[in-house]
Amino acid sequence: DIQNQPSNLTDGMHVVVEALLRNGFDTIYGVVGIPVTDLARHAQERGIRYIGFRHEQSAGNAAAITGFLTGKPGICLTVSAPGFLNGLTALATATVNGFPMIQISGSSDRAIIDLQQGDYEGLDQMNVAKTFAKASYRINRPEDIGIGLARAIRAAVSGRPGGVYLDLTTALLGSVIDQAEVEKTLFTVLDPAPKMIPDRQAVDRALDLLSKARKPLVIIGKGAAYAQAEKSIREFLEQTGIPFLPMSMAKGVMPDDHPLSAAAARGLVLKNADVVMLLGARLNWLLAHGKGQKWNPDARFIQLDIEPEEIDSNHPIAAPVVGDIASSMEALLAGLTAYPMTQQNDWLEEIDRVKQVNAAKMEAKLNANPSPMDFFSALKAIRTVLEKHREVYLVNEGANTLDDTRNVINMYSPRKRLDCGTWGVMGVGMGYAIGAAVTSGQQVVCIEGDSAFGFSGMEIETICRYQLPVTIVILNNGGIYNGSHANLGGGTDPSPTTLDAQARYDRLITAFGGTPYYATTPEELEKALEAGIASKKPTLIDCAIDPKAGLESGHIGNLNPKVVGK
Ligand SMILES: Cc1ncc(Cn2c(C)c(CCOP(=O)(O)OP(=O)(O)O)sc2=O)c(N)n1
Ligand SMILES: Nc1ncnc2c1ncn2[C@@H]1O[C@H](COP(=O)(O)OP(=O)(O)O)[C@@H](O)[C@H]1O
Ligand SMILES: [Mg+2]
Repeated sequence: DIQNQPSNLTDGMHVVVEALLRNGFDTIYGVVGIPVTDLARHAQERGIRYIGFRHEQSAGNAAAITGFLTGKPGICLTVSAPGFLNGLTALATATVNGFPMIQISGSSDRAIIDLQQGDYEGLDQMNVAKTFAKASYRINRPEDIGIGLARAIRAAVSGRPGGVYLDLTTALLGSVIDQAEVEKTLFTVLDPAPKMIPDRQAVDRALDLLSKARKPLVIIGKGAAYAQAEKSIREFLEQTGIPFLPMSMAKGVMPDDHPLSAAAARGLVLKNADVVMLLGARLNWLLAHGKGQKWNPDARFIQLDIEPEEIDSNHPIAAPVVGDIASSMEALLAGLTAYPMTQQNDWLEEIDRVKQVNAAKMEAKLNANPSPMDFFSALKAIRTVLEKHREVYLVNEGANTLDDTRNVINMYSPRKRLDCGTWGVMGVGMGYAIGAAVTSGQQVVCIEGDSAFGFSGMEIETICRYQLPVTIVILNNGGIYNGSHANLGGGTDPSPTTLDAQARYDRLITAFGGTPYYATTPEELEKALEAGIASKKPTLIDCAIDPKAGLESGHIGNLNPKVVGK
């Protein structure tokens, strides 16, 4: 029960810590200050690990990725107004990605805020957060803390997971309450993410449609990765022999070298599949909304999703299966015998042929070995190392760095590839690396574009302060997309056009006691990456990439505005 109180009284801060402990929270990521510093101290006193960041956005990203990895919401703690706002980008990104997290921020005096009388760091945070979070609550009375946290936990993890904002006013944190009284209000939330069993008829309809397909395809999304349903997904695919396409953060739910992987024949399977089963994947921009020349216009869709409103969002769904992926996969497996598949073997042979051709093209790129290095010669060296360390977490962001790494580096187990997600957000890298390292204690390797790294780069001080097992590889081509703006037609931009004019990010980490490497050849890169992983210590490798390497916006330059009629 609540300790260290002189009398039978306690205060709001201690009650919040007790409520967190009752619900099994063992870590808080944050940046403290007025009015939450003592809240963090009390948490530490009671054995909760507090990880202090340099910017709230990275603390929020660490909380979000903790939610994705564990299924329990990560906790981010910030001060009011500016600290709250800095965390909001991570809260919004978590909500779009479907990662459960709770941002707890101190807030100012309601009386002054509501009359807009100008409080210290005054902002109506609960209402501001509503636009960006899955749910937003404020707790005003100490006796409501138990229920308030319960509501935040349930909102974060039930249904489609997301980011929740929990507003704790300064008055609440300083409020005094009788210990015995408040004990009665604290409890452990029961089954906050209950199974959502799909309707039997929906399952039969899906199996019937899939069994009649000549060229079926299963697309595995990060919702399936989050659901931790990899065992039943593998069983289903191997029993039916249906090819699959993993979305970026679902790589590893099935090993990328599995014979049923159609990733290297993505264009062929999207264009020709006649029945497509979406497993926790939205038909959003990442899949061209299920329309247009990328798709077979006659394709019919099966969709497994926990969010009923996702069905028909972009394309009519012929067989919706609303429920949690784990329960839905179990139901599909149980019903399979009644629906033998009629898929033709020539479909798999057709896919294999295209996979061979595309794999050969990729190997040619990887073996070109230009000097200075380009993305592919660097990624070949990285692949050589990571093939020997398949258990590491791989954090990845950038444009060319993101798109090329996704296609070159195979993943062999689920929830190990952590990247820019649905919004394509730059700046998630260091927060994700810290969240993954703190949550798992495992080695993390970050493959970062040099511009992407810059968004959260100051957190290498955090990584060094906590001596986390994180090795950062920066594919440094001297700027955004490709360093030399001469390629972009820019005349006067001072972007470096030669390697020795490029920034040397490796030198940054020496300021904080980390290990630096500068690699100008694949051999140097391979050795540095091996050493970084072996050290299990903070390491930063600046990998010098030709400033002329890369395409603007990587593989999605086509999303830029099209000027018509000019
Ligand atoms: C928060 C934020 N700001 C800006 C962008 C725009 N952007 C930016 C700024 C990128 C950086 C690309 O440069 P890089 O050095 O990280 O990668 P490559 O040079 O390897 O392409 S990728 C991209 O979409 C973004 N996606 N997210
Ligand atoms: N446990 C779960 N069971 C079923 N669906 C889930 C579960 N968790 C998340 N989802 C759904 O998974 C989908 C994930 O889609 P998305 O983030 O677009 O994945 P990707 O970008 O990998 O295609 C969301 O529509 C979400 O509602
Ligand atoms: Mg770059």
